[in-house]
This record gives sequence, C-alpha cells and structure tokens, in this order.
Amino acid sequence: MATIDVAAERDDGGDPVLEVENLHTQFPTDRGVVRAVDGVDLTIESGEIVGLVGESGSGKSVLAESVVGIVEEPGEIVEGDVRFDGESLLAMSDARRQAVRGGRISMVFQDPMNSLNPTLTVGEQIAETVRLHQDVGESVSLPAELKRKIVGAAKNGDAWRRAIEMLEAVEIPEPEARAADFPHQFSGGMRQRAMIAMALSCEPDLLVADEPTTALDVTIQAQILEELEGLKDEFDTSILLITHDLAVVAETCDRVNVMYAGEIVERAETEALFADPQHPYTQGLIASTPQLDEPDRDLQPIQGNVPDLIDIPYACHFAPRCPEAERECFEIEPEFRPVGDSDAPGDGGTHEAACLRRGPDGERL
Ligand SMILES: Nc1ncnc2c1ncn2[C@@H]1O[C@H](COP(=O)(O)OP(=O)(O)OP(=O)(O)O)[C@@H](O)[C@H]1O
Ligand code: NI
Repeated sequence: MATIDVAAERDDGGDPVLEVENLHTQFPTDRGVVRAVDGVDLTIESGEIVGLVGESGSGKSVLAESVVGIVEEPGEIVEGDVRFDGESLLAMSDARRQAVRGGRISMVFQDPMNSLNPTLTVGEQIAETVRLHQDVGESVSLPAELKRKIVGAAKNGDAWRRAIEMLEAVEIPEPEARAADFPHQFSGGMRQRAMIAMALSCEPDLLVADEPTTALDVTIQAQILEELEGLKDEFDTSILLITHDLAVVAETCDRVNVMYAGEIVERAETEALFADPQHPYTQGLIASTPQLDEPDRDLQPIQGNVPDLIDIPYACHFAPRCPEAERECFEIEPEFRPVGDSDAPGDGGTHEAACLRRGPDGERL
C-alpha cells in the first residue's frame, strides 16, 4: 500500500492543479444580488498558463478572488466548488485552507503599490514571505517534494539571501543594492517585478495574476510576460492570467477562457481560439481589438455594454448585444458543446462554446 501512495504522490504531471466547478459568487447590495460569478467551470492543469479574458465588469477579478479566498464581504461563494490538487478548498478546515492558500497559491494584482508595504524595503517584504512560508512548511503536512524545496531554501541561507535571489530571478538589476530600496524608489515595472518575486518566493503551485501588466507600457509589459513564462518553467508554477488584453493572451497562454457577464462562454487552446473563434462574443472581442499581424484592420466595437449583473432576465447573457440572437437565445440556457473544426491545429476536440447557434465542425445553427 505504501508504495502505491508514494507513486501516486510523485506521478502528478498533467493532473489539474485547480478545478473550479459550477462556482457562484454573489454580492448582496441595496439594489439586489450582484451575480458576479454565475456558474463557472474552469480547469488548470499542472504547468499550464491559462488565460481569462473579457470586458471590464464581466467578473474576472471576482472569480480570481474566489479562488484565492479574498472575496470582499458581504460577497460570498454561494454554490459550487474550488478544488486545489483534487481537494476542496471550501470543505477543508480553516487552518488547512489558510496554509494551502498561504503557501501554495499566490496572487499578483494590477497595482503593486496596493500590495507592497510602503514602510518596508522590498527585500524585507520578500524575506518576510520566505520566513512565513518556512513556518507553514513546518506546521502543516505538505507533499514531500514541496517540503524538500522548503528545507532546501532554508539551507541555502537566510531569508534575506533568498529574497535577493528572487529579485535576481525577475531580473532586477543590482538586486543586492535594490533589495534595500523602498517600493516608491522602484519604477512601475520594477515594482511589478518585485510583486512577482514576492508571489513566487513561496514557490506556489498556482499563481493567480490579475491584470499584472495593464498599468505598464507595452515594452515593459512584454518583458514581464516573457519572464512570467520563464519563471513558470523554473518554479514549476501553473498560472491563471487575467486580462482584458487579447494580445497578452495570444502571446502568453496555453489555453483561454472567455468570460462574459459572470459566465464562461468559450474555451479553447489559444491557437484554436484565435484561428477560429466561435462564440459571437469572442468574435466581437477579436474584431474590436487591434491585432499585431493586421494593425491597419478596421476595428468594430461590440455594440452596447456589459449588463448590470444584478438581474439578467435573459438566458444567454450576451443575447441583447448579439448580432445573431434569435428569440430562443433569450429563453433557452446555452450549454457548453464542442465547436469549430476538431481537426484544426491546437483543437483536439477541446474547443467548446456555450451558444445555441454554434455546433461542431464550424456549424452555424
Ligand atoms: N465588493 C463588491 N460589491 C458589490 N459588487 C461588486 C464587488 N466587487 C465586484 N462587484 C461587481 O461584480 C461584477 C464583476 O466585477 P469584476 O471586478 O470581477 O469584473 P472584471 O471582469 O474583473 O472587470 P475589470 O476588467 O474592470 O477588472 C461587477 O458588476 C462589479 O460591480
Ligand atoms: Ni478585474
């Protein structure tokens, strides 16, 4: 029996790190219940970068906050599950949940100034995270591999040295000198790198990055995304990358989930999504976004706005803005089904959309 357990523990390549199942997260307000996440399924396999895209107000950040456990009160998860490494985060004890979320899941936000402490040097903050993580490693039963890593880090020297290594890993020049700087002495791009260093310093299995480069100029953004990809390999971290920027997704992600008004409407390998977008919302998003390879193409904005998530009276949330909507779209809840050309590169039958008017093999219904 013991050998089976060990083998099962070691052989975890390709298993989902994160499984979000039928998740509903809501905020009660004076005006009614905001259904910010309204029945979302989403999976991240080990070693993947998975994108989550959609217009402002579609519920991306609330989904991320639900995964990381920082939904703002009185908001709460009212239905569904979030499983990490096969184990329900919602069902586990508070202590264990805190240990898992503190040690194995990290989050990076758009504005690092809100997450970095202005009164501590950057090095001190990263070192503190390293120390905290070492404590977690002692007090909780973690997989053997992770424990080895933690013990390794401790042996490597103190937390300060580890902090400098992390700053070096995210390519902060002169990391030893810069570790003694305060956050305001860093440029925007460097602060974002420092945030990523801090998030990765506990060697998480999952990094949730919510618009990590949106505030930065395009060149720095590209550099940081490239680094994120490198760090993913170096630290063996899976990444959920949230953005409203399709170009970022195209550059960085293995798979993409498109979110609209609290729901996922399409998911596919990145290549298949861009080569053959299926859901009218995804098609609208792509048509309204400048593409690197066709910078001169006319942009077609999607008509209308993301609806108020308080009371959506129609079955397909996109129906009122959809050029192809018919009466049934307002009445019948669309289920996910395979769409597009399953023989196309990168498809492999994993391209799915929730639209009554789409079927397999590029069928228009
Ligand atoms: N604390 C809160 N109280 C009430 N409603 C909230 C709260 N936080 C988020 N919402 C609502 O949930 C919905 C989804 O918001 P969310 O921030 O997740 O969107 P988003 O897709 O991340 O948008 P953006 O691209 O602008 O970041 C919005 O209607 C928002 O007003
Ligand atoms: Ni957001």
